Amino acid sequence: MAPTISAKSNQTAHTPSSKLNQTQFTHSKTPQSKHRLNFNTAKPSPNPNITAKETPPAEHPVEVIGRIRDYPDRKDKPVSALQINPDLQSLRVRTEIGYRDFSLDGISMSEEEDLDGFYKKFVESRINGVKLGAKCTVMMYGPTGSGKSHTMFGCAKQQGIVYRSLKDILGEGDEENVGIGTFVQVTVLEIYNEEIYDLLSTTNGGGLSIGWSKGSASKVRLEVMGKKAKNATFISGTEAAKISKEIQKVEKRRIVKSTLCNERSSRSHCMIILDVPTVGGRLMLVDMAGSENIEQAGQTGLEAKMQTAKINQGNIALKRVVESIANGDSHVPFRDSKLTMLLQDSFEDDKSKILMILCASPDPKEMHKTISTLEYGAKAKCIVRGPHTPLKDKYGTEDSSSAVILGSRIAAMDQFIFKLQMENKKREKERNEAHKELTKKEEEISALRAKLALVEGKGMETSEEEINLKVNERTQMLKCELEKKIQECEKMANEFVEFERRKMEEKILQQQQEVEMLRRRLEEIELELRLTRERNGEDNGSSLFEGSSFANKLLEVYVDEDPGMEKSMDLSKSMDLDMGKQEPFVRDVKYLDDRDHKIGNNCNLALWDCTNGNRVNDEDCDAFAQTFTNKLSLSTVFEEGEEEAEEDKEKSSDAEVQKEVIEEKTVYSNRNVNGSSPTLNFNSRSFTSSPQNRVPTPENAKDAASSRRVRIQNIFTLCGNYRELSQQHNRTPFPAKKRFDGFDPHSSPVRAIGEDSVAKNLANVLVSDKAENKQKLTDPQMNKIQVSEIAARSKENYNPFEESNGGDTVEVYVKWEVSKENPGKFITTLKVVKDATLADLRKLIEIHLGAENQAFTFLVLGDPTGAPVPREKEATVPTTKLPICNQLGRLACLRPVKGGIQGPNHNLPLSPLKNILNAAAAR
Ligand SMILES: Nc1ncnc2c1ncn2[C@@H]1O[C@H](COP(=O)(O)OP(=O)(O)OP(=O)(O)O)[C@@H](O)[C@H]1O
Repeated sequence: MAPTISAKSNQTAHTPSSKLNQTQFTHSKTPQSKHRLNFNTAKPSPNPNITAKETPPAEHPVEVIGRIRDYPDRKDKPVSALQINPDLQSLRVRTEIGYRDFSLDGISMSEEEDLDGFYKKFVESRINGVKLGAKCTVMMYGPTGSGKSHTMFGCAKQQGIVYRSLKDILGEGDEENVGIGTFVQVTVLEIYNEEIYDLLSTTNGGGLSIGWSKGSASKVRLEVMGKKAKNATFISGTEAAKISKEIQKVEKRRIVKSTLCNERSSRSHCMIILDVPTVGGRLMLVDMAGSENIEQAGQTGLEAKMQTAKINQGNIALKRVVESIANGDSHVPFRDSKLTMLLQDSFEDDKSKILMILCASPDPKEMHKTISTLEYGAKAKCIVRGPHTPLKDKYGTEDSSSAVILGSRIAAMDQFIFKLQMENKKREKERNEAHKELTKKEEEISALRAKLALVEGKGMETSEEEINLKVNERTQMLKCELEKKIQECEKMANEFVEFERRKMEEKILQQQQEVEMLRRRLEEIELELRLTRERNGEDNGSSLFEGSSFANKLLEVYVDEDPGMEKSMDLSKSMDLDMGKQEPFVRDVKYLDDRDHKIGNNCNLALWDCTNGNRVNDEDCDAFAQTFTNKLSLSTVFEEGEEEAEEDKEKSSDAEVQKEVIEEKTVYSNRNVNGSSPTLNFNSRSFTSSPQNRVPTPENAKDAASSRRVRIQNIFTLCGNYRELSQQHNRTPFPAKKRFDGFDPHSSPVRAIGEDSVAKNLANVLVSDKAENKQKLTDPQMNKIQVSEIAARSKENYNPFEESNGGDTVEVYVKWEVSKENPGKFITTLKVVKDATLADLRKLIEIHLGAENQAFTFLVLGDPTGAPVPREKEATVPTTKLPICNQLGRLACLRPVKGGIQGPNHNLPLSPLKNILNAAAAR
């Protein structure tokens, strides 16, 4: 429905030209006014209840407000040509020829009223209507530089209508004042050169580039579909600040250009469409380009003039629309421009109000533009909406316009709902995508964690495997090395054992040879004795050994001795006796053993094979006896009765001799022991060393037998000692070895006198010889000792007792101190001059110790404390200070120094008395 103009005199703007037609005011001002007059004719109301008098007055859809700008920056402000009348609704424009009043809906002087006051006074009520669903169009009209953009957008100090409206609709921005449920959609369009551009669109697709615009980018051009721009972008929201910020951005995108009238003249129309879909309200804010003509704008050139012409096309079209509506034309040229096309609803919609703000300058120089603007506004103000305007809402009548409005509202609501649904779907989709993404990330994290755990597990396993592998390798290597060393040790042990075995075998062989040699020698001696005896007769004992050098020597040894006196002889000397005369007599020497029997004169004897140590049975013995009927076979049979020896210590020395002395026995060719055999019977005790007892007689048979036995015992002792000394470390099956395991003066004091003296003498000689070979003594004292010792040894049948008693030398028995670990091993027997000191004796002992080189100290055993002799005092202590041992000898008891060869665990001596070698007994 086309709006109509209500011809009301009081609403007519008093323009200078209007004065002339004042009388015709109630009539049409335009040629087409007659038609509109019909509009003002009252129509019969469809509602019979409504009379003509009750017909509502015509409504002015366009409200015109004058805004007169200020020039605050100017120092010499021009005298204003404008004056507000006292009614505050008419403005008088003074000229040189008179004045002209223009009646408006309101006038605001910028000098007196700032933007805030202006907004609250003329705009705020309209905005409140929009919040309730009204439609309002606020358009700025006026020449360039008159303050249109300033009023619409404001400045740095003050906000314009756009931003204040947003605040009023949506709230101030704080949560309490945010419009509850208020939701706006904002579209910003620019109409330039009769083209519509979407200032909110940031895409370049489909847009045209305005190359000459300052800082402008390509903009999206829109087509008009109906009364709206097609596919226009809009921003929506509930926060005024955000939307205002976006609008500020696009505001700068407007095309501006400097003109004579304005340094930053807007060359386009800007239209901000703010919809409130929830209530169907709409606010259209239109900042129009300057309405000046081309000449006034100072544009030169065809292009500039064409541009200015096109800019004005919108203004001109809008002016025509207003005039057409005001004139009541049947055709309103809305489609003459894009601007009027978009503003068509604002004029045609009954619910739409138009607030036209006429911006003007008070400068008299701008007077003609000001008057032109006021005339334009006066015409717009004359537009009235006739009584035919649908009043359905007011009167409940059906009207197509109301249906259209409702339809548009429903469409808007549907669009809004659809938009909400789309946004909801979009957010739902985003939420689902976010959820999927979250799930995916969680799965990735789980996979990564599992992978990490697996890697860690593998790492641990790998490390354990590596460790086990290394341990195994190391173990194998150590095992190989150990096996290698074991093999080497076994090889060395085998070699050592083999070497020792060979050495032992050699020694055994040597020993056997020596034993055999001795046996042969003894057999020769016995044979010689027997032959001599047979040759010289039984009654001449002195001539018994004549013809035999060995026998003679024996006689020399034992002659002039008391019966029972044991003698020793140098084995080396005895070995030298008749060695060249020896001849084999008995190849296989049988040893008799009475181990199976107690010692006795009539004990049964057993034969032992010396080659293998096995006992020969009785038959073999008989055979042996038969084979060697007339031959003598000697055997030394030993038996240690230690328990008996302990008991015998309390008995006489003779009884001890019976218990411990080496038993010599004769072997008869047969088992007849009654003396009828022609063979020598040692058990007959008929052999004596005494000349008077040499011939066994019944009277002295006992003494002679004893003496004889002792002599033979000494002979065997010589042999045994020699054998023992030569086989000291050899294993032998002979029981005799056991008898001479070391020197033990405590075990047999009596026998030790004879045995030990010989053995020591022999050992002394051997050791001294050995020492002589090892080291030549240069010390005079040592030479003296050596000379005396050698001289003593040079004597045949050396008798240490005689030497000790009457010679210049002293025989010293050297032994280790008795302790728990050390039984008191005998070392040697040395002979030194009587004036020799312990220092001299030490040198001999150290030479004797040889490789052992065991450090020692002398013990003065006579001292109850058994204190050792300090080393530095040894040179002052004579050897004669040593305790007497074995009647005439001296005992040198040595205490090993700790850590020596006697062992680190060497303890103190048990008792000084235990270290005295037969001292008490000898004394
Ligand atoms: N009321 C006012 N008070 C102070 N300064 C103002 C006022 N109105 C306008 N101005 C200033 O005048 C200059 C021109 O104003 P503005 O750009 O708003 O004019 P316009 O009508 O929009 O011009 P155009 O049509 O060329 O865009 C601006 O610098 C603006 O700040």
